[in-house]
Amino acid sequence: MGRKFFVGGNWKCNGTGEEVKKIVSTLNAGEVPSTDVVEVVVSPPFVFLPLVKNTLRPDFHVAAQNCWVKKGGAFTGEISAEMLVNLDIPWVILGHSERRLLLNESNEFVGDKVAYALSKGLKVIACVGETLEQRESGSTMEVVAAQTRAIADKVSNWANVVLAYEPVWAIGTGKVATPAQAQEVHSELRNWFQANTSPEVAATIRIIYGGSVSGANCKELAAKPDVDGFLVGGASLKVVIFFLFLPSYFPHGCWLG
Ligand SMILES: O=C(CO)COP(=O)(O)O
Repeated sequence: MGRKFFVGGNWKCNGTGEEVKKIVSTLNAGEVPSTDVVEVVVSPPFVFLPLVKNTLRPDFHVAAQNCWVKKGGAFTGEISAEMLVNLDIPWVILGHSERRLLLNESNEFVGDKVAYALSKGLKVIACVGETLEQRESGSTMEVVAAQTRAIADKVSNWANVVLAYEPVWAIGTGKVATPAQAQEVHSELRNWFQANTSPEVAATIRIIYGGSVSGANCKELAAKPDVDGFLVGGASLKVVIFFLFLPSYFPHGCWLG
């Protein structure tokens, strides 16, 4: 079985209640292909999770943007995996570079979070990616492998994980990775899974790309054999553009049967 194309919209820390309602109603009105060929997940800020969950079309799913590393308790400001499960939220994004870099989340901490969220039944979009400095010094693969290794140290079942390769230098900058650059890292990550987990994990894990994806560049990126979808930031708030990512599955051929 092939890897189902995955399109995630990460709304980050954006939106008012009114704006969110508008986005949801536009998403609900759009025509999309069957869930057999594409999986669509949108990730609003925590406070809008119930609203989105209760009003979004049933063929799209919802992700939280983070959750606490273990069971809830005296952790002011945090949201636990249990709470997300209680709200029936199926997905969570963990290890986004904005949290790694701005909030000092270490590789180990992210690994612990992924393991805990999975143990509670959540599905995880786990993010990895190098900074510009790391790319320029030639350590891209070393960095993303260490980030992935820290998850692999705690996780053996990857069935509910989507790995998002998001080069930091491409996030919100308009500087998208070229399709060749994305394919190179995705294919090396797949080789990493082959060497460090199992051939089955390597063949089935979805590795999606994020970083300045737009309607103009998504088709070429999606045509690469190891690009299994996108995690879209800014453009996911412009719903008309978000829909452009869905037919970008064409190049894989599966769309057309
Ligand atoms: O961080 C991202 C998705 O998680 C990408 O953001 P942009 O699409 O705005 O560059």
